[in-house]
Amino acid sequence: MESVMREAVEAPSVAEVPAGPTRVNGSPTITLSHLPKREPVEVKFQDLNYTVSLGFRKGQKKIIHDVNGRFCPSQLIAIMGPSGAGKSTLLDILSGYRLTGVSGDVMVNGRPRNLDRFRRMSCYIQQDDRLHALLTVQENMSLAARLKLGSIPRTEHQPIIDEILNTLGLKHHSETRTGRLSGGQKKRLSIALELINNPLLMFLDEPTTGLDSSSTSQCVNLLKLLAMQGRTIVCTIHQPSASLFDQFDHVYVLARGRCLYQGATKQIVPYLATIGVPCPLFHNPADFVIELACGEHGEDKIDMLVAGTENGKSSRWFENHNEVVVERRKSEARRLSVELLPNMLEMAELNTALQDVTTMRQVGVLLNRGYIKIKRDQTMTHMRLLVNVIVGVLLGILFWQSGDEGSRVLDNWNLLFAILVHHMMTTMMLTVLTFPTEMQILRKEHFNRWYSLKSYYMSINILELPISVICCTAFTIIVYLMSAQPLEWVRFGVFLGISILVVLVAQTFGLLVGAVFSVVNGTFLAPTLSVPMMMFAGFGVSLRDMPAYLKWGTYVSYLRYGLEGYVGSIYGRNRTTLGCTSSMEFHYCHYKYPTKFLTEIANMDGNMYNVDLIVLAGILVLLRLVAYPVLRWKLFAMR
Ligand SMILES: Nc1ncnc2c1ncn2[C@@H]1O[C@H](COP(=O)(O)OP(=O)(O)OP(=O)(O)O)[C@@H](O)[C@H]1O
Repeated sequence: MESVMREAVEAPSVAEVPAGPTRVNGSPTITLSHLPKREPVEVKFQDLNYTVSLGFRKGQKKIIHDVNGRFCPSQLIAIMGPSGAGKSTLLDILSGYRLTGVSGDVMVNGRPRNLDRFRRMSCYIQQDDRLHALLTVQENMSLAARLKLGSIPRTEHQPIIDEILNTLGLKHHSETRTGRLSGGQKKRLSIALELINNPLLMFLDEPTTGLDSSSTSQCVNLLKLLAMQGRTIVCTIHQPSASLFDQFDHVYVLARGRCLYQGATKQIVPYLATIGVPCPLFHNPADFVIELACGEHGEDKIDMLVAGTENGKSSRWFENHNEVVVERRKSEARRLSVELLPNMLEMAELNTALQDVTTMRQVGVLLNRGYIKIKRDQTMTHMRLLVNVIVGVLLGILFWQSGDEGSRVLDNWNLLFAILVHHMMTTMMLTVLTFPTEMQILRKEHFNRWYSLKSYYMSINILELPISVICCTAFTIIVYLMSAQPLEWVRFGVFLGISILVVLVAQTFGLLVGAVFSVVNGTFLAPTLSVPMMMFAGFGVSLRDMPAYLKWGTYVSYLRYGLEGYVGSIYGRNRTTLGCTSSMEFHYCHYKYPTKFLTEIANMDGNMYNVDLIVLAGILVLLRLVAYPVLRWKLFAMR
């Protein structure tokens, strides 16, 4: 193992990697020879602070306290510390994911970090695997390649994908759906997806959490291999075993937002001895340093360690040998990258776009991906269609032939409201429940520059349309025919148009709620906010009887326009007298004249449906325009 590790330390950089196979700790791997060659990156940070606001008049809390550090290329770096020490926060700050409340300097290859350029050369893999469960590994990879490898023809993507999948041991699972992969395989797929555009710098938040010891060691071996190829790999890790700890080149130990140690893994034991807290014989140094960081050996020890490493400023415990090797690799890589390809850092400066492909291509790929998902999605597609058909049939049976019956006008009025509520609730709730999950994936992919928000937003707007229209049309045809509404194309067209617009407005409303709130809050808020909308629709309390000070509500509620449009399409357009066949012989059939119903019950003008269509379309456009900045704000608010 020693010899393998030495090989690892002296492995060639990204620019030098030969195309032949390499072995790391016995696991057969191949180098990622197809990937573009890039210059290694060193990250240095000075006096880094992070403060959060605890809320109105509750003051602030400092989480990261003036820490310093340096992460060199070709190294696998572990950020360690007890729970709550600030590991994930530090990773968020260094990766550029967290910006608000941060002060201090982050330098990249000796220059102040330019966030856009930095994002072009790095990636951040968060703890939870945010993957598209319905796509296979191969589909995930090829769609990611189409988004990320703008300069490489599509025909050349497969060798790159194969190479990465082979390296990560996922080739045999390429046809498996991501949702069915094991935890370790999902983690490796997350890494594989980001490797497609060969990031120079990889940040991983707890890549081994939830994995068994064998998967953990596979995962760390893989990261080691990627580091050997010249990348800078920084990951947080809880409490590694002694053998796993040895795999890391460099360790950064945090306790309560301060640095207790930073330097070579092998130097931690001598360091602890120098400070006066020697690691007991046969004790795992990783365990011991965590015990110290937790304060188990006394609070004073934490201060001693922070002072010993000058809160991360001291580079005394860096491995000199490593630095020589790294420097040699860096200069060699620089020389090769200038010869073979334009220097990636210079390219990053020239290229101002964050994404690698054009907006149109991004939209195309996202539509392709969305189409596959829609085809396979049991809830969003199959169940939705089924629910529409079943509810349509149920309502049809319940309100059988009520549409052309003068004695059942009030029943039909109830039916129109029931249809409206059905359209609103099914689409809105589905979006409220599913969009927060989608939002997690969006956040990851958008941060890692797969596509712009504009492309994403355009694609979801297009994708949602056919399925909404199909479900809505199926439902409308069933209910319309079973309840015997007037068989006139214009009336049916208006009825369907109103239904589709209500569905799309409700879906956009759900999108807004789903983007801003969690599933729990959204599930509570969306129906609760819909109640006033229903109140103001003019059902139950007629528009005429609405108090003057609440009249405004009737103009805001999209359901009012929906209901008015329905009533207009069914009873407006000078509809002739309705039949009263089922009323008993001597009963007076009051509402056989549609105008009576329009004036007495609905209090609506039966010829307003054109205005209703226009207003609903206007509300839809307005909400869609509002949803984009809201989504954008939400995407950046966390940072
Ligand atoms: N917005 C916030 N408001 C208040 N405290 C916060 C906020 N964000 C983070 N913290 C606190 O900052 C500290 C560091 O959190 P962080 O998630 O970075 O810890 P960690 O070392 O990654 O822990 P773990 O290993 O358990 O994931 C914690 O005590 C956490 O409660």
